[in-house]
Amino acid sequence: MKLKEIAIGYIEIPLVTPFKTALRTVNSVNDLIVKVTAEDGTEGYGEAPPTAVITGDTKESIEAAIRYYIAPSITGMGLDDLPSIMAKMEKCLAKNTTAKAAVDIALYDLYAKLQKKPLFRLLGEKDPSAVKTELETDITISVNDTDEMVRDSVKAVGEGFRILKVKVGKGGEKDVERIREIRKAVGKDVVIRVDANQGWTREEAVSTITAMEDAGLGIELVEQPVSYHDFKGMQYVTAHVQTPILADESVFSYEDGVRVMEEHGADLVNIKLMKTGGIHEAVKICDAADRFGIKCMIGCMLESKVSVSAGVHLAAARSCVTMADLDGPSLCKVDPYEGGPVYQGPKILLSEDYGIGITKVPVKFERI
Ligand SMILES: C[C@H](N)C(=O)N[C@@H](CCC(=O)O)C(=O)O
Ligand SMILES: [Mg+2]
Repeated sequence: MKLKEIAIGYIEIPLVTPFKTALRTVNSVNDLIVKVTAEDGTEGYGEAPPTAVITGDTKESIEAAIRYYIAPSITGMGLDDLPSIMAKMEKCLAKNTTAKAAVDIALYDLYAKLQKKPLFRLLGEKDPSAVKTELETDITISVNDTDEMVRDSVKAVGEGFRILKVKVGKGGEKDVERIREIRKAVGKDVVIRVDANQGWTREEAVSTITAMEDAGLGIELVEQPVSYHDFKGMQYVTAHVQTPILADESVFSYEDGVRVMEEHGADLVNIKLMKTGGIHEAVKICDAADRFGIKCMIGCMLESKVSVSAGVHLAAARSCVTMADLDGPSLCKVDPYEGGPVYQGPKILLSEDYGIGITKVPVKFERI
């Protein structure tokens, strides 16, 4: 069965509240959607969020990468040999991981549908006993004034969330105050993970995290304390604090992941499909994590349910994945799609539907 055609379209979904990190503020999801179609008419879907401050990928660059490089390279290839398609896609242009991820996800969705299997069963075939059918996601608390963050945290806990991913990285001392007040308001049973999105220097990171430790704030982990290219800084922070450090922006590829694991650039790794260029590379990082005995998070950018569903399937399939930051759909005001994993507050339930499970995507597609 051959890949007959690739089509693209756009979706815009407003957010419940503005999403604010140390790197950016966004009010809506504005993503490109990819549809791939097999010769027999079976379709697969993928999604590309332009997260320029992290991946370097813009709406324009994603569309150009798919239209002028990826689609002409892989259309017409045999769908029974996914690794060959992925190798061709990898070779047709460097970087552009978001465009590659959207096409990779659509192809895995299509492939699993042709195999008549849910994607998580397919990805979990190496160790079916480790496969999960339910996950728990955290929810992001945007970085704002302390009072607003406390209100947002209390609201999230009231909605049933038990794990908060609190955005910081906007002034070390202020960050300690933010976490202190949130902890006071939500009590000791709520898990608090902190994401600095590269907002601290290495010295500031160590003093801020140490202050949180000394104050007994019970932080589960700190994500990406320093700049993505400051590998020595990541090693320094990891070695000088008790709290586990999670590498996010420092790990895009398999090679990045192995370097962090081998050279102790962090204790944990956040795998995101938009950084790896899709599932095929993410699986390799999971294999490395199994070898090194490192636990991973599957995270997402600010994305909606098409690509986040692919992250859900991967998280469910692999035992090294013990943390899910797959809250994109929870941050959106509406869910415009049909099908896919079911979100019930923090719970994500997988079904036996084929592929990633998304059945309806309300987008006007242009065949390219
Ligand atoms: C949405 C998710 N919880 C998240 O915080 N993801 C990123 C930031 C992504 C973005 O800016 O779109 C992260 O840093 O973990
Ligand atoms: Mg992060």
